[in-house]
Amino acid sequence: MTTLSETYRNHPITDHHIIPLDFDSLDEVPESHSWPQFDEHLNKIQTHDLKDSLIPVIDLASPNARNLIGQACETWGMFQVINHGVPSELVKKVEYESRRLFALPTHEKCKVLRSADGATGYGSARISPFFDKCMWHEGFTIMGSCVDDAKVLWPDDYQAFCDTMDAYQRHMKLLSHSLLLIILETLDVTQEELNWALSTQDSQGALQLNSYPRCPNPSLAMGLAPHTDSLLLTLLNQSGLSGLEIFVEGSGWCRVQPIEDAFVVNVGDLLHIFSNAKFPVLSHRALVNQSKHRISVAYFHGPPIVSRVAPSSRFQKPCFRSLLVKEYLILKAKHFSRALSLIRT
Ligand SMILES: O=C(O)CCC(=O)C(=O)O
Ligand SMILES: [Fe+2]
Repeated sequence: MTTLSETYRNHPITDHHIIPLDFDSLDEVPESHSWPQFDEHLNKIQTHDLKDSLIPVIDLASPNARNLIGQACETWGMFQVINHGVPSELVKKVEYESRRLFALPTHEKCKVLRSADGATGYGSARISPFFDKCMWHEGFTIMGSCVDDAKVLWPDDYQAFCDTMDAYQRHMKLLSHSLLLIILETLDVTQEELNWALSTQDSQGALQLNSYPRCPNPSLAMGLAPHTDSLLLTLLNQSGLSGLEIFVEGSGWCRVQPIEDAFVVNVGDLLHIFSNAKFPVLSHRALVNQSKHRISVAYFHGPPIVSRVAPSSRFQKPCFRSLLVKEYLILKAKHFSRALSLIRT
């Protein structure tokens, strides 16, 4: 087992958790997608006096970027980055191609349905089995080449989709590397540890296209339920429409407003472990919209799956035990939000 796909292959989820609804055909939110309004726990939808979050916006070209990134990781585990060098035409093309995919009729999209033990293709969120209610969401996951699926969807017109997604993954990988390097330098880690986190060979990346169709009653629906991302770092493009919210202790759910040409960068579980919890990992969710179909594009970046993850050796009192990256992903696939507490020392 050496890849993310293989890890998921060994942890199948049931078929009924994979097939999204034909959302456009609905004029009300069905019971299956109607979330409790006053749940005591994190799943509550109602956001009275929703605040905008104060997570910092960092200009990567500014001389102070490094300090600001280090501070943002410690304070929030999240920041937005501008002037990152990814061409905005490419980002727009990714949104255009994603919309082209999700606009296909359901029976077409289901031709590339992710299998129960698969990692890539069309389907509901992987976290679906952990919730009683279904999400107002459909997704498409890409790891490397997406040519097989794209040929099924558009036998005579798949090239633009593939070229766009390939180019975007290359840019995301480079940007993730530069950001990780900056972040790890602020932690003062050893060269060996830097090599681990930055190894381009066998590093894992996954591109997740998220679609949140228009919803007749957004106050009942959940786009993507609260979760933390599992790998080291996530780079998210909100395509200009708000929906992303973070859970801030003492404040509750706060919206992360989209900023033109910015990526939201957040610490994932593996970086939280490596930083010995110095960098928090934020629970986040996505809500939906009554009049607009929202697209978001997440790139998840991780180290080689067969490598070990543990708190950096610079921490004298590690608060997590060491384990293989793939072992952690298996724990997460089985226990979801309890995975981190299961490896606490
Ligand atoms: O759509 C969003 O804003 C959030 C997406 C997300 O959290 C994810 O794909 O892991
Ligand atoms: Fe996420």
